[in-house]
Amino acid sequence: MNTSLTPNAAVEAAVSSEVELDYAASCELPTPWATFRLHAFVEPGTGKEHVAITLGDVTDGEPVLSRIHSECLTGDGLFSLRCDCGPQLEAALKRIAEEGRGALFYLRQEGRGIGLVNKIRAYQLQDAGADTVEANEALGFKPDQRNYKLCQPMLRHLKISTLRLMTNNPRKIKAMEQLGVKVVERVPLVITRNPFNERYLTTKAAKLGHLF
Ligand SMILES: Nc1nc2c(ncn2[C@@H]2O[C@H](COP(=O)(O)OP(=O)(O)OP(=O)(O)O)[C@@H](O)[C@H]2O)c(=O)[nH]1
Ligand SMILES: [Zn+2]
Repeated sequence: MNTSLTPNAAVEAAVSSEVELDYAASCELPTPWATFRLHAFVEPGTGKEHVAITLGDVTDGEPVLSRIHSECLTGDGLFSLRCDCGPQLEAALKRIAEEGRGALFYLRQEGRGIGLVNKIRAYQLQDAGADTVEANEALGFKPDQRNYKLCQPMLRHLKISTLRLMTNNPRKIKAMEQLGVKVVERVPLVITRNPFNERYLTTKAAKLGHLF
């Protein structure tokens, strides 16, 4: 996690053209729903670590039920109700387990690419009235700084070329298509609203184009 990320450095990271990732190791990942396979990758330049989680044979050329998930420590690990990340992560893994086959890419792009500390700064601004987009912009960041090119070396390593993608974000589908990865189906991943995520979800639909 890069806590010293400055706005300019983050913009440069987001537009960099080639992303290199070295495959490091794989192991079993037992969960309440299935025993998955966990694959570790490292960005050689920065040492940043990313993982993919697979189940079943994903190398047979058939479309793979997939989730491209962006790191959210608060939602994925700390039970935050401010966003839909934790329930989406769980729902995606459960769905892959039900089908017996699929892949989840867990990208370490915390806070839509601005890092954990900056996301907490953005939340502080949101506590004072800003929405999720306004808060990023007030800190000098774009509303979304993620770079999905990270998926390319992972997909190549896992021999996956066609996806059924679990997402509400049409920009993820576009990004995959730009990488030459076919998305044959969008599988919605809609999570229950609560008083804490209501405004967040509404802003995502209005300003970031998410489909709910
Ligand atoms: N900067 C910032 N990042 C946030 C905020 N809330 C959640 N995130 C991050 O947003 C990322 C998840 O993105 P979302 O916009 O919720 O969803 P998505 O990945 O675009 O779309 P889906 O595939 O439908 O989940 C994670 O990296 C979270 O840490 C926020 O208010 N500000
Ligand atoms: Zn989240």
